Amino acid sequence: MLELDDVSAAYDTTPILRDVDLSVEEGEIVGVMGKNGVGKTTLLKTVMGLLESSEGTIRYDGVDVTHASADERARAGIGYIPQGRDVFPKLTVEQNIKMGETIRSDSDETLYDQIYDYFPVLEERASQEAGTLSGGQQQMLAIGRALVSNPDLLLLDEPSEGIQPSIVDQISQDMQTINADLGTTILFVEQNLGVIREMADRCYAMERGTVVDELGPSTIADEDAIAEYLAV
Ligand SMILES: Nc1ncnc2c1ncn2[C@@H]1O[C@H](COP(=O)(O)OP(=O)(O)OP(=O)(O)O)[C@@H](O)[C@H]1O
Repeated sequence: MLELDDVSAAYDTTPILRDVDLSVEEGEIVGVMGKNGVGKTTLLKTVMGLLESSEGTIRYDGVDVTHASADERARAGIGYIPQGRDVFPKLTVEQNIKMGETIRSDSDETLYDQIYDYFPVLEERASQEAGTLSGGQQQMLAIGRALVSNPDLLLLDEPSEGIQPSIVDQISQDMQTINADLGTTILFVEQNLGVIREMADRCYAMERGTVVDELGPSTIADEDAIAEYLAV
């Protein structure tokens, strides 16, 4: 479904990603782990088209999207949940979700029911300003806003950041349920060992802007093996 072949990217003249090779099959939940500053967010921005790659090829659903805009990628079915959630604090919960609706024409009202089934707190607080929600609730809102555009591939940037552990567990389980129910493929980046072990079918490790290892289910289960890529 998604294939990166030798992808590099830079902020102005500062190279960040170097020769990244990575693939995600339809229906998978794939994690990318790595310490602070290795380039995880930059990777997701490059897949989303918010940062143009300087070299390499990005294919989505068999189509070369390397030079497609972020809008085009969103309309093709890629959803993005940025680090820090980026909800609109002065808009209500419902208005925030509606913002996601405009992206794709096959978004429909039944998706609201599904989102409210997954995250009942969003229905309870539908008319409340998003800025008044807790961090965990804002993360749920950001997920809901992305889901309402009916994405086929969801890019999720550090869902656990700044959220209390019990809610982190719940969100990890919710993402697995969404993956199973809706068939949404998920590529997420994380530093939280527990989230990686809970959510990922398979995982890539990044160091200094590039992918250095790929870990299957048995290695993900080995805490020491993945801690190596996360220890500060
Ligand atoms: N807009 C920017 N302009 C210039 N450099 C940037 C910009 N954003 C990030 N960087 C740099 O790019 C490198 C990779 O940052 P990135 O945010 O992708 O890492 P990360 O692995 O997601 O880290 P974190 O876990 O802290 O979010 C860092 O050295 C960072 O300082």
